[in-house]
Amino acid sequence: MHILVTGGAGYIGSHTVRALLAQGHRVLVLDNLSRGHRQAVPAEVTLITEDIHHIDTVRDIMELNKIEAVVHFAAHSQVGESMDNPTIYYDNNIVGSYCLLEAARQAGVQYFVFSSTAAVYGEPGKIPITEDMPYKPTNVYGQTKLMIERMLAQFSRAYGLRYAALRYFNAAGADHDGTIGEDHMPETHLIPLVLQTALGQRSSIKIFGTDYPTEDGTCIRDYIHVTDLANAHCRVLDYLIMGGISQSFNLGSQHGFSVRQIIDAAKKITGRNFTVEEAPRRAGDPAVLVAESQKIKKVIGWQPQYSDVENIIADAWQWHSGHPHGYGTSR
Ligand SMILES: NC(=O)c1ccc[n+]([C@@H]2O[C@H](COP(=O)([O-])OP(=O)(O)OC[C@H]3O[C@@H](n4cnc5c(N)ncnc54)[C@H](O)[C@@H]3O)[C@@H](O)[C@H]2O)c1
Ligand SMILES: O=c1ccn([C@@H]2O[C@H](COP(=O)(O)OP(=O)(O)O[C@H]3O[C@H](CO)[C@H](O)[C@H](O)[C@H]3O)[C@@H](O)[C@H]2O)c(=O)[nH]1
Repeated sequence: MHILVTGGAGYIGSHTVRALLAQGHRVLVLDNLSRGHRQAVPAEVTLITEDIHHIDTVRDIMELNKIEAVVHFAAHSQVGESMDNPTIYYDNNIVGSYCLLEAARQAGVQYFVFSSTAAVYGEPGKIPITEDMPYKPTNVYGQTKLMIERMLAQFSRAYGLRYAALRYFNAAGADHDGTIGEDHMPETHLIPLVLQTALGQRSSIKIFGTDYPTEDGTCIRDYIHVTDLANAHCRVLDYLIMGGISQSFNLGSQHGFSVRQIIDAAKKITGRNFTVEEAPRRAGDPAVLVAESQKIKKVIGWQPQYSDVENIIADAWQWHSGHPHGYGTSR
């Protein structure tokens, strides 16, 4: 298939581009490089430096390249930033996704896979989280992703678009070959921050909150290897092409790890000791987020293969220790 990957120069997008190529698809990346890296896109893939807001240009690109499916990663995705500056989230995520969908509609694209998030559930009433639980996002980022899921449902109903919205839990790790990985600026995610501390690039890692109602008092999350996420996109595309119905799926490992457990595992895998500080809670952090991922297993047959937490940290460590400055400063 001819597939357009928006945000393909970013963290999860660049891993998915590789997985799609390995499946034999023809892939085109569209990324404005606002937060991505040219070096993350394989040399054999054309990178179009363009913004998803430009409906006419994006439609022409889709038509010219006979695009049949869009895999849509392009977004802003920092919870804290979304609360401090909601306008850029409404614009980049909601308006941008609307423009992309409209371009896809005009170009007659049939299939659409969307990066949604566990943040659509907010503070869940029970664990593990199933797809039918209430949507109560507690931050602007989660609200924008929920709005896009609703837009997709309407485009599907009215225009026949076939879509899947994939609600990732905590994406982590890096390609096992060590050549691509996570490079966000600023970095806010726990595992890269812990590993940067192990590398001596940060003086300490702060634990945000030690008084949560969990066994060790720190937040519990469900970490999913980025390669498992990438493979899920390939499987979901196959499902849609085979006539699968449009719907949303959780993508998690179904196992929860506390912040302290992640730090301890990182010390073990890196063989390095580093300073850990206890700090106040970070606003808006739910105590526990763990996915129930049985739906995608039943419907599509996907289940994580690489998401053992030590394996995730080992692959991430290989990337961070081999690329202490990420992709460098150039975009
Ligand atoms: N990282 C996670 O743990 C996580 C969890 C849940 C959901 N997600 C979602 O997955 C997707 C990818 O996340 P990521 O961590 O790889 O993010 P990322 O920031 O590494 O990648 C996003 C890419 O989109 C590009 N982009 C942003 N706005 C654009 C625009 N208007 N036009 C064109 N390109 C644009 C950026 O340059 C970047 O390359 C996002 O939609 C995010 O919300 C991520
Ligand atoms: O320096 C840090 C950084 C994080 N944490 C803690 O580590 C856990 C994981 O935090 P991350 O920032 O790595 O991830 P989040 O769970 O906050 O966010 C993830 O899940 C969200 C859904 O809830 C969104 O999808 C978001 O994009 C995705 O990264 C949280 O309890 C956080 O408080 C620390 O203790 N110290």
